[in-house]
Formats: sequence, C-alpha cells, structure tokens
Amino acid sequence: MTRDYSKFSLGGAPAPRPALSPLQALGWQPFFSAQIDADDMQAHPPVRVTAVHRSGLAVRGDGIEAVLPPDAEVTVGDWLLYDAERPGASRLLDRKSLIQRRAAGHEVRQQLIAANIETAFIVTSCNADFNVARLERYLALAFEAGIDPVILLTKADMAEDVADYVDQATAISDRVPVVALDARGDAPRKKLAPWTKPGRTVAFLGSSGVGKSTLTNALAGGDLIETQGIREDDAKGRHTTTHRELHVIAGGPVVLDTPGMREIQLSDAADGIAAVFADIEALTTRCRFRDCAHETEPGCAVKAAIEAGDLDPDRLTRWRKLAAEELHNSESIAERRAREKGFARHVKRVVNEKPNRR
Ligand SMILES: Nc1nc2c(ncn2[C@@H]2O[C@H](COP(=O)(O)OP(=O)(O)OP(=O)(O)O)[C@@H](O)[C@H]2O)c(=O)[nH]1
Ligand SMILES: [Zn+2]
Repeated sequence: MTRDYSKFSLGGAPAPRPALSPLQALGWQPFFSAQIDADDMQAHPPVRVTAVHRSGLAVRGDGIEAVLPPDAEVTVGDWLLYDAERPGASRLLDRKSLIQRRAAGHEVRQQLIAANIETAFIVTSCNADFNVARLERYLALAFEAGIDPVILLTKADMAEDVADYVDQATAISDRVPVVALDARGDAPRKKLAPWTKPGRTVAFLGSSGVGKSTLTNALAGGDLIETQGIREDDAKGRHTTTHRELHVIAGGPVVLDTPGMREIQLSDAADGIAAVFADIEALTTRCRFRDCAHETEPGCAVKAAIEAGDLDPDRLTRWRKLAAEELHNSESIAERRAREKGFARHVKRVVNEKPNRR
C-alpha cells in the first residue's frame, strides 16, 4: 500500500512527483543501467523496441526513433544499446522477464512474444467469460515468464454476485492479488495504482471483449486504443491499421500490447504450472511412491487431501489437464514418438519398481 503524505506538506498542495527522464518514462530502470557504464551509454544510447514488423524493429529512445534490421532474438519491450553506424550490431540487454512460445514445426524453436513486462494483468469479466482453468493457464504463463500476475475481474458493474467471482479467483493462488472493477471511468487508475506507477511496464492478457483496451484507455484517461464497439462499425476491419505495440501513458505505466500475447498455448511452462498449483505440488512430494499417479496407489497424499476435504477434486483434474497439455505442446514430434515407443517399457518398469520410501 502506498501512503499519502500529501496532506502533511506545507501549504496544503501535494508535493509534485519528481519528473521521469524520457528513458525512465519508456521503462528504463536500474536493472538495465546496471548492465552498462556511462561511456557505453554515451556511445550507444539505450532504445526500447516498440513494435516488431517483418521489415524491422521499431525502436524509441531519448530523442531517437529508428527502425533496426529484423532480428529473431529480439522482441517487443526489449532494450538495445543503439549503434547508429551499424544498427544491426545494437547490443541486447538482459531481460527482467520474457514471454515466449514454441514455434510450430518439427524443430524445437522458441518464438519470442514480449520482454520486460513487470506486471501481467490477467483479465476476465464477471460473466460467462469467467473460467478458472483459463485463469490458471494465464497465471502459469506469467509465472513461467518471470512476471508477477494480478487477476482483474471486469464488468463488476454488470454482475450481481461479484463476491462469488472474487472468491473463486482468490482461491487459485495465495500469490496473486484479485481486483474487481468497472474497466471504464476512473476505477482502473485508482485500483491499479500499486502496479501502474510511471515507468513500470504492464500488460493486459485475456480473451477478446473482456475489456483490455478499455482498461488501457482508462489508465490513459482518454481514447488511446479503439475499443471493440468502435471497431465493429469500422468497415475496414479490425486489424488493418498497423498499431504501436508499446504505449507510453503520460504520468502512467508503459502498456505492452502485442497480438501474439492475447491468446496463447502453454508449452515449456512446467515451472509456471508448479507455481500456480503449489499446493498440489507440495502434496505430491509426500506420496509414498515418487512416481505416484494419484489414482489408486496406497499412501497417496493427494488422494488423502481430497478425502479430508482439503483439496478440491476439480482443481486436481484441472492440474492434470494443464500438465498434460503442457507436456504435449512442449515435445517435438520426434520426442513424442520416442516417448510413445518407450511407454510400454516404462509401464513394465514401474510395475516392478519398489517403493521409494519406507
Ligand atoms: N459495463 C462495462 N462494460 C465494459 C467493461 N469493460 C469493458 N466493457 C465493454 O466491453 C466491450 C469490449 O471491451 P474492449 O476493451 O474492446 O475489450 P478487449 O479485451 O480489448 O477486446 P479485444 O480487443 O477483442 O481483445 C466494450 O464495449 C467496452 O465498453 C466494464 O467493466 N463494464
Ligand atoms: Zn499420490
């Protein structure tokens, strides 16, 4: 919680916030400046990637707007040290977080989606869009990427049983704050203040129509992005304009909005899933058998927790499904073939194996 000391200042007027430098307003922080020295910064000023086009990387810095050659190792939100003479040689700085996904195809290749997001707002609305399994999937994605998630429940003004949605969302993880609000008006500015200070980088993730653009506009205090209602009347269609993917809100955060991030499959996210389902993961370490499938095995701590009423069986089912999906998406075709071949042998071995404890 931030405290308001303004009423203590002399003359009654709130003390003005120290202005951010142009770089800080773009999201520049000590984490990045610690990676370079002053000479470096003089010779090669930092720039942030604001959009990735097939033709190149759009970047912005203090008094710099440029397009660098395309580079598959760089994505929206990245910081580079701009080399004006050889733009392609601009150096990539270490990231605070990275969302990536496995690219389709035979080879195992990662496709970078967005870098250096600090808070991911997982957005759903208090209506039929609300789905615990989908929230869990987005949370796993955020944790895997090294981003702190916050659950936002929009359209609270239209629901009667908001507390019920809040309870369900709160039960998912004790590491994730939950905020219910009307995405329009000034509620987002007030309620999201702890995560949206100037110079922070945030993103809104969620299905179409839940209010992501509305939230961004509300933070900006104006129409920064066209919302769905407006787009529907647009004969040109919704995705014809090339938009900027990184929005710098005056006096507010940097909002990263890249199409690839809006709907996403989970792959290579085992750690993220473990973070969301920390309760179940902890139970599994107490099962008698290390490879317990939590079905009929004796000494299964997961089954015991369900019987004692400490674990919701639906949550266990969702964990299994998500873990299975993650495994499926994370394997290459060759890996999957090898696993299926090896499966019969594996079953035999498990049947003959001795308990790993007691
Ligand atoms: N009453 C009410 N309407 C909302 C709220 N949030 C969003 N809306 C409306 O829902 C519609 C969709 O909102 P958008 O902000 O365009 O949704 P989006 O998530 O950006 O959708 P995509 O761009 O398709 O991903 C708009 O007509 C908004 O005005 C809310 O909290 N309350
Ligand atoms: Zn078990």
